[in-house]
Amino acid sequence: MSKQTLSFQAEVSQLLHLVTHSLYSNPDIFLRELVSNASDACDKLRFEALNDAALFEDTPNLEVRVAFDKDAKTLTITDNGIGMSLAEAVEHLGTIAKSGTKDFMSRLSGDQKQDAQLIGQFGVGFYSGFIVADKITVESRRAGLPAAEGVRWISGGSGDFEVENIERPARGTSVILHLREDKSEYLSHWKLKSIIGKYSDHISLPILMQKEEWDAEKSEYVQQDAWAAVNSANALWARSKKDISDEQYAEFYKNLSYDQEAPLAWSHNRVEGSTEYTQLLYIPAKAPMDLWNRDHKAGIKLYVKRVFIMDEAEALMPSYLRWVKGVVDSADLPLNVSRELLQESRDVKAIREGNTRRVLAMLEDLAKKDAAPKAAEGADGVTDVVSEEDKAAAEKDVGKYSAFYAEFGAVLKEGLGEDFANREKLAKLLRFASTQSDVVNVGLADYKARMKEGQQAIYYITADNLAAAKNSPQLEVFRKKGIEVLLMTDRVDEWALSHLHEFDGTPLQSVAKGAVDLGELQDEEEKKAAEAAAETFRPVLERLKESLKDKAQDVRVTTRLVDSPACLVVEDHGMSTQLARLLKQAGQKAPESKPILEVNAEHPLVKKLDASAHFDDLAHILFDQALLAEGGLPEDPAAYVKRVNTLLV
Ligand SMILES: Nc1ncnc2c1ncn2[C@@H]1O[C@H](COP(=O)(O)OP(=O)(O)OP(=O)(O)O)[C@@H](O)[C@H]1O
Repeated sequence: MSKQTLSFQAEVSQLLHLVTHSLYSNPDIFLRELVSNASDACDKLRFEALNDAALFEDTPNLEVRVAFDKDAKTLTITDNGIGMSLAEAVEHLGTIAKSGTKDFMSRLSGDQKQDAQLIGQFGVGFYSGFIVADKITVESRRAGLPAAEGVRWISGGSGDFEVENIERPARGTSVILHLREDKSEYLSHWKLKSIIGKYSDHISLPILMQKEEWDAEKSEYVQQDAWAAVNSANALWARSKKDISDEQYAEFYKNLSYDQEAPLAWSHNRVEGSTEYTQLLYIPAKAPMDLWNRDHKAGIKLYVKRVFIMDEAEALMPSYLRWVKGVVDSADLPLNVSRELLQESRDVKAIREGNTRRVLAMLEDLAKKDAAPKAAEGADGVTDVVSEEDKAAAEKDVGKYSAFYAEFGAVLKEGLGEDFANREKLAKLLRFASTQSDVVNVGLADYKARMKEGQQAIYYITADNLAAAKNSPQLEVFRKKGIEVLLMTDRVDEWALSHLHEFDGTPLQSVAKGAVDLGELQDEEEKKAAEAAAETFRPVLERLKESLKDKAQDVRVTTRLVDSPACLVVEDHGMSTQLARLLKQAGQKAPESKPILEVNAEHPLVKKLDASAHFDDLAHILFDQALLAEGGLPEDPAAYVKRVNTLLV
């Protein structure tokens, strides 16, 4: 086919514009991206060759070569991997196939630092070459195609690119960067070698560069014909823990995740037993932007005996841990394992359980170290001597769990409904705000330890936000009696809690459901007074029920209120009004159930009811105000306003 000029997809042009306007504060990463693409291409070839060994042609040894030419000012990254056909070059280098690109673009704020981080997370991949090059030539031939079906792709990184067929005997791809004037620093063996050492050391293929030797006559280093590997070509996870530094672990994570921030924690283990595998799992510090996207892919790469099998192996991690990044290398799975097969394999099930256990153990450990350690003081007033090292080790992890929870807490809660076997462990990892803490740091165990004598339930309330939860009238009696109530403001809380009925033998009880029964916390006198009030109040209750029969399922006297005249509650197993509201907002059907109106017989407004000439108006106002107080809206706001105004004038 003769030469063709084609336009980039609009998103690519936009991305290129960002890249060339040097959003990257660290230009070196272009090499990491291109070497990683080269290595991916070799992995793909190895994978396809499992079914068709002929694809290896006569060069089964996969490798990446990095070469530079000082005179031509070019830097070339060559691999003998899968290569691209002309159509593939047009598609892969002219469009961005990844879903969510548009969404991603719309999130760029114009703030360089913030955008650089987002872009880093997204991964500009191939296009990062334009950070250092003003023109890129790609020459490639797909494995299995004849030499005459090679392709050359050329672009200056703006608007369009050219493609044509070329004769190319060698399988694989060469990416030739024509370096910008001010980027000639990359024409240096030492520089390139050090970047590869930093970012690409773990790549499991040899990355080769031409050797250099000192030429005394010319008094400069001269390139030799011989090539030598400049990386250790050793899969990091396959090395022994003691040979890997924290920096190397962190660097590997960045390669894996495109996250520029260091991970919060990691765990690296060789698991032996009936299923043998190596796991290297990372907990990121920041949630990815597509965490809530249902299609968010799992972050686990699967290898079988160091041969890359697949990205995003979702069968290896339950969905509520989809944000964990890492590598699993199995010794037992067949190399040609497919996604379908993965779902059914017993080994995979064992690996998934092992991964889950490991992640939960990491979280438990972080949770334990979250608060700053206090020096233990014995009964005799003697304080333990803590070594500086121990102190530093303990302090290193302070606050990490809170940081983790702020990012991933809500998604972790999905596990309550998803992972029955680990429900107890998950329950221990939950954190909430409470009437004693505005900060989300109260665990169920902390709560239990602080329970009042005679208290028989863990009390909680769900609301749209912290202010609404804190000011809810339902809390009044609990406040008065000094009973802590957990304040839950995540959208998933209501659903998650429906899967957790008790913690460590103590039931969880919503303060907005059912009648309050504080059990032993209420003294006999209070109970008697309440019963008496209910008795004398009965005729008024009947009138209220009649007035509100379209709105309330029942009207009853309550002891849960102190300062407010009324509140709404639902039956013990009913859906809370808050959840019903959320469902309606989301356009879903919520069961039409009427709430129960509870009134405070001690409140002046309620006392006034019986003798009032405006009984009916007051009844409706009581109901609507109770709805307002919990963040809802009266069904007919105009009627509410009119009623209030009638009373005001
Ligand atoms: N050296 C190469 N050999 C074969 N195909 C390549 C090579 N480099 C890039 N490609 C193709 O071009 C596509 C786009 O590459 P790019 O680096 O932009 O994104 P990616 O690798 O898919 O994603 P990311 O870099 O974010 O992982 C790749 O998916 C691959 O199909």
